[in-house]
Amino acid sequence: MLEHMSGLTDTRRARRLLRRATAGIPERRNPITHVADLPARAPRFDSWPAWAPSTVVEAVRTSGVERPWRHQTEAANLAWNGQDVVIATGTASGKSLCYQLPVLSKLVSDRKATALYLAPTKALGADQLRSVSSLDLEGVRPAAYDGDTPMPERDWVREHARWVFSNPDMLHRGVLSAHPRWARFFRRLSYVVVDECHSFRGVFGSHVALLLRRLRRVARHYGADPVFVLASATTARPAEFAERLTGKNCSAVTEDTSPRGARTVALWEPPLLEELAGENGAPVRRSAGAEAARILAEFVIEGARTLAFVRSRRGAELTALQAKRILSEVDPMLGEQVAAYRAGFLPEERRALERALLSGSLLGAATTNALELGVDIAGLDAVVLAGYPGTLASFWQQSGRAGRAGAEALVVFVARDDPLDTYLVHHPSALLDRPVETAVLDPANPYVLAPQLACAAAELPLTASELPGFGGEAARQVLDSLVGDKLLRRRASGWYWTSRDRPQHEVDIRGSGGEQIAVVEAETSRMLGTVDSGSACGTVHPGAVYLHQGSSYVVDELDLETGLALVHAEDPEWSTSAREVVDIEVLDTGTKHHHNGVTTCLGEVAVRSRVVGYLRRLPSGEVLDHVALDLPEQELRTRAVWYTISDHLLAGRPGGNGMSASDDGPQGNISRSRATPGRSEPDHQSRAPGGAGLNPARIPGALHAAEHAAIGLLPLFATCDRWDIGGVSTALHADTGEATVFVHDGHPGGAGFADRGFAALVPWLAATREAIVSCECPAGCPSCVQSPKCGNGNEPLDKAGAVAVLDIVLGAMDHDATHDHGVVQAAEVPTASTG
Ligand SMILES: Nc1ncnc2c1ncn2[C@@H]1O[C@H](COP(=O)(O)OP(=O)(O)OP(=O)(O)O)[C@@H](O)[C@H]1O
Repeated sequence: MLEHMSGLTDTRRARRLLRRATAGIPERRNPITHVADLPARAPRFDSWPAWAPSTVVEAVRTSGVERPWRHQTEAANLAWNGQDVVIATGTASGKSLCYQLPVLSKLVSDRKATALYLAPTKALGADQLRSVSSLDLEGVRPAAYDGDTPMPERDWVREHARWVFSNPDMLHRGVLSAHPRWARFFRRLSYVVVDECHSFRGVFGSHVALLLRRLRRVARHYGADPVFVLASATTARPAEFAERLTGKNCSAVTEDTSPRGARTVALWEPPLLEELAGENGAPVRRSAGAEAARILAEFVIEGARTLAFVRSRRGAELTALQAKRILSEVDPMLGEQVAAYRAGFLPEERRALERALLSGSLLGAATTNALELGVDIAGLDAVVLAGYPGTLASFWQQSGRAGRAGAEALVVFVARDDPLDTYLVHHPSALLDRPVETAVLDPANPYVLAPQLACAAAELPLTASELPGFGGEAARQVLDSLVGDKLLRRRASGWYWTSRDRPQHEVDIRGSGGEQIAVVEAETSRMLGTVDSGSACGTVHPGAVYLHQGSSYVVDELDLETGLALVHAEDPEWSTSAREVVDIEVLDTGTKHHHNGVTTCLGEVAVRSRVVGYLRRLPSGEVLDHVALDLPEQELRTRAVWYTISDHLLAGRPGGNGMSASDDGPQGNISRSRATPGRSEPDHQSRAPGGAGLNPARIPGALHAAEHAAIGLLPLFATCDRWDIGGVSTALHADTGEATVFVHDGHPGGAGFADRGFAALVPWLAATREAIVSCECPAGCPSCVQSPKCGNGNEPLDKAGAVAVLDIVLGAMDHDATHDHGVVQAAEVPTASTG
C-alpha cells in the first residue's frame, strides 16, 4: 500500500490526498475553507559537549542518536552550568535528550547525586523511565514512584533510586508529606525535570506552581538547590511562564534545529445537513467525528499512515469504528488497517500500536487528545484533527505528528459545531500565524494558596522571610485567615501546622478545591473515578451518560450528602447534557471602565446554579428529548468579566456600522464571509457608537447569543476550555441596574481566565462578532450562538441582535479610546449592591 505514494513528488502527495477526501463533493458544498503550505526545515547539528562522560555519550549514540542538534547542546550546556532552563521547541524535537544529557552526566560523575522527573501523566513518566532505563548506565538506578508503584518497592526507591520518575500528585501526597523519609534523596537533589510543563495551567497549574515552591524549600532544608529543566511545547514567552511555574529565573531555548518535513494544512468545515434538525429546529452540521472517519478512510485507501485526534474517548472509538465500516465495504482486509488508540491501554499495547503505525502495517488510528502527550509517533503521512484541541500548543503538537524530513505531509483540521472552530476555519491566520499562547495560571488564587500554604507549613514551619516566594502580601492574608480558622498557629518564629493529620491527603491538586464525589459501579462496588462536587450535578446527575476509559455508564443515583454517584454499565446511543438555571451576584467590582453608555468590569461574583434537567442527544446532533430533574442549588464564588449597556444604546437608532439588526426578525442583516488568507481583523474601528435599534423583546435573546459566542471564543485568548468558564446574561441585572453580560471562571477563586478576557476585551469581542457573522446559518446554530451547555435550552437566542450588541460595545470602547475617556477604579465608584 505504501508504494502507492512513494513515486510521487512531495507536494503532489498531500494535494492528491486532499483531492481524494473531497472527491464527489459539489463545488458549492466544498468543505475546505483554506489550504496553507508550511515549508520544510533542515537539521543543524552540533558536537557532543566536552563535559559529557564518554559512557553517557556512547549509550545515547547506541540508542540511535548519532549527533545532537544545536538546541539540544544549547539547553544541556545551560543546565550543566547550573542555569534553570525551559526548552520550548516543536513536537519530536528531541527535548528528552536536552535534560537526559546533563542529568545522566551528573548522576554518572557524582555517585551520590539524585534527580527528580515530573510529568503531568503517569503514562508519560513511564515512557521516559523506559527510555532512560534502556540506556543501561551503571549506577543511575532510575525508578518510578507513582500510584502504581507496589508498597515494597517504594522503600527501595526511597533508599536507593537516584533518578525518581514521578508526577505532581505523588510529589504532593507521597514525597513532600513524608520528606524526612526522603532525606537521602533530597540532600543531593541536583536536577528537577518538569516535562510537558505547558500542560500545568488553570487551577491545576496554580497548584503545581505552589507545589514546586514547596519542593524547593524542602530541598533547601536538606541543603540542596536543584537546577530546574523544563520541557514545553512551543509557547509564547516560555521564560516568563517557567518563572511563574517554578518561582525561579529561567533561560529559554526556543530555536528548533531539528529537521521537519514540509506540511500542507487544510481547514475543513463540515456541511450543514438538510435532513436533520437540532435544538429549537436549528440546522446541524455533519459531526466532526463522522467527517474525520470518512477522511481517515479515504487516506487509508490511498495508503497514507494517518492519525485522527478526536475530542472524547467515545468519539475516538466511534471514529475508528466508522472508518473501519467504510473501509470494509471497499475491501474487508482494509478494515483491519484501522484501530482506536486510547487511554487505558497498557504501555506495551501502545508501543505495539505505535510501531505498527510507524512501519505501515497499520495505516490508521483514531485517538483522544488526552494521548497527545504520551504518543511517540512522528513522521506520519497525515493527521486529522476533529475539533480544535483547545490551545494552539496542542494544535501544533498534534499536527507535528505528520511529516518526515524530505516528505510532505498533510494536516486536516475539521471544525466542530462550535463558534471557536467556526471562527478558526474562516480566519486561518488566527490558527496558522499567531504565536502559541502562554499557559495561564494564578498562584495567588486564595482557594489554591490556602491549602498549599497549609501543606507547606505542615512540611516545615513557614517563616516570614519565605513569604515573598509564595506571593508576599497575598500569602500573608491567607495565613492570617488560616490562623483565624485555627488550622495554623502563629509563633515568633513563624506559622505552625496545629494538627497531627497531614493536610496533603485532603488537598486535591487536580480538583477545584471542594469535596469530591466518588463515581461507583453499584453492582461491583468498583470506584471508577471522582468528580468535583461543584460540577457533580451537571456531570453525574441521575440519567447522565458517564464515560470512563472508553466504557460507558449511566448514573442511577446521585447522593451529594454521602458524596456518591452510583452507576451501571450501559452504552446508549445518545449523550446527555445538563440544563440549569443560573443566577449571578456581583460581590466586588475590582476594575470598572466607563465608555459612553457601555461599562466594562472585572471583579468577584457569586454564581448560583441549579440543574433542572438534561437533554438526550444523538451523535448526529439530533435532540431526542428533555428530562426534568430536581437537584439542590450550588454556589460558586469566582472571578468574572462583564459589560453593561445602557437602555438608550440598546434601543436607540443604529450608528453607521452597516450591520444593524432590523426589528423585522432575527434574520436581520447577517451575511457570511468566506475568509481569505491575510484577511484583516474586523473593521469595528470605523464604527461610531450609535444605538442597536433593538426593540425590548429582542434584547434578552441578543445578549444571550452574544454571551454564548463570547464563551466559545474566550479559549482563543485565555488558554482555557469552554467548559472551564460560564456565562450569564440578563436584560436588567439587579446589581448593575442595566443589561449585562457576564463571563465567569468555572473554578472557585478563578483561574485567571476572566482576567485574561478583560485584558483582551476588544480583540476577544471582535473575534466573537466575526465568528457569528462568519456562520452561514440563518438564525443561530451550534457553530455560532448555540451552546452545548446552555442552562436555558438555547432560548431565547437572537443572532442578528448579538451582532448589534457587540457592535455597540466595540463601537463604544473604540470611540472611547479615540476620545480619551478615563478609567475609573472601583474605589471611586460605589460598588454594586450585594443585597
Ligand atoms: N539529535 C538527534 N538526532 C536524531 N534523532 C534524535 C535526536 N534527538 C532526539 N532524536 C529522536 O527524536 C525523537 C523525538 O524525541 P523526543 O521524544 O525527545 O522529542 P520531544 O521534543 O520530547 O517530543 P514531544 O513533542 O513529543 O514531547 C526520538 O525518537 C529521539 O530518539
